Amino acid sequence: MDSNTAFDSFVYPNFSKLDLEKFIWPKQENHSSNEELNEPLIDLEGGAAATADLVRSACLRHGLFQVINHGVDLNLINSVNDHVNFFFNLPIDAKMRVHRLPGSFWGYSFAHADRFSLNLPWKEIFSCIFRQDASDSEGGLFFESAFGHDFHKIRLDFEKYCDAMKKLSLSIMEILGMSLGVDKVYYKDFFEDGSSLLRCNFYPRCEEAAQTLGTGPHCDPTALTILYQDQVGGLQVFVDDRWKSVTPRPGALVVNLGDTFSALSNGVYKSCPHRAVVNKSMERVSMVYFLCPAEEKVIKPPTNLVSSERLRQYPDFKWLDFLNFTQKHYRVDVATLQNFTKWLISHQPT
Ligand SMILES: C=C1C[C@]23C[C@H]1CC[C@H]2[C@]1(C)CCC[C@@](C)(C(=O)O)[C@H]1[C@@H]3C(=O)O
Ligand SMILES: O=C(O)CCC(=O)C(=O)O
Ligand SMILES: [Fe+2]
Repeated sequence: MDSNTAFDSFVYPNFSKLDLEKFIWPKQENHSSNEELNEPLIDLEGGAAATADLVRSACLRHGLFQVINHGVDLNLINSVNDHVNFFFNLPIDAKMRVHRLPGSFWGYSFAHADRFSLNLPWKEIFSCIFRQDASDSEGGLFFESAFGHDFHKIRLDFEKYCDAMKKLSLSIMEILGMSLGVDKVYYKDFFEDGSSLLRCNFYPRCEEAAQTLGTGPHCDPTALTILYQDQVGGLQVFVDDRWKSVTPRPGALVVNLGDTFSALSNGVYKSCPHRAVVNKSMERVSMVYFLCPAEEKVIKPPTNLVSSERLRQYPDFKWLDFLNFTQKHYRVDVATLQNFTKWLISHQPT
């Protein structure tokens, strides 16, 4: 990768020419996939039975669908998107004031350079966690340092956005329950006391877009993801042995299942394998809401999804243990849950 051209719009502080090699990923097939995923666009006001059928077929195939009439105020989405653009366009030293500290889920980081050494993702990240038990001072200080005197209004918008996402994810949990023939409130109740993580990604344009990735291939370890993407496009799903693009649709939100929900369905539903490619001429923003269980919740499927024909696919585990695995022992990829299962079994007391 030629640093002069690749980095004309994106300069990481203290990155040497050698470091740039780390952005080159192993040769990826079909970076600029022109094949569309053709996932369902589900009208959430369209009636329970039709909605559940569409959700079921998408989740059996690849675990991703888009929703419209989702109840999240489009003005709120646009305001949060404006705040996110404002933040990413600040000078690097201003962003570094809220640099994410090791072990924390709050803050700004670029390329995960502090966590990974190889195959760095071509992105900047702004993470804000809104746990049920979040200490107010942590969030307040964070937003004050990031946004200065306007932080109250901005923080309020972020909180409203997360509340709206939580509400939407719980109603999707009802649909998922119905679609699996489980009691309508089973999963909704399970996640009522859950925690949430909001992560905003900024993908600068890249001269060498075909050699790098914005986000590498992975399944989200979390349960349910609701992603807002701007109109640039870049999200892709691996299905039928190839990468297919998720076309941005104005006003729609992208929903995908993660490993934790797949485990809760006893593997009936797919955790969605996806990645994000970057663009030679345009920068891109995505805002990603991850729904997670409460830390101590035990992940196990309801009894009616287990039978002699379909034995348990994964052992019981706690969300906190899975989360720690992804932060301390394993870089999230498409096989995180399988490798966590092996790790869990090998670390069980005999
Ligand atoms: C539990 C988590 C690990 C990641 C942050 C949360 C939710 C999703 C994960 C992640 C975003 C999936 C893509 C790869 C990753 C490394 C990233 O690009 O940030 C993942 C997060 C992480 O390990 O920090
Ligand atoms: O930005 C995107 O489209 C995908 C991001 C993603 O997959 C993630 O943050 O987990
Ligand atoms: Fe993801």
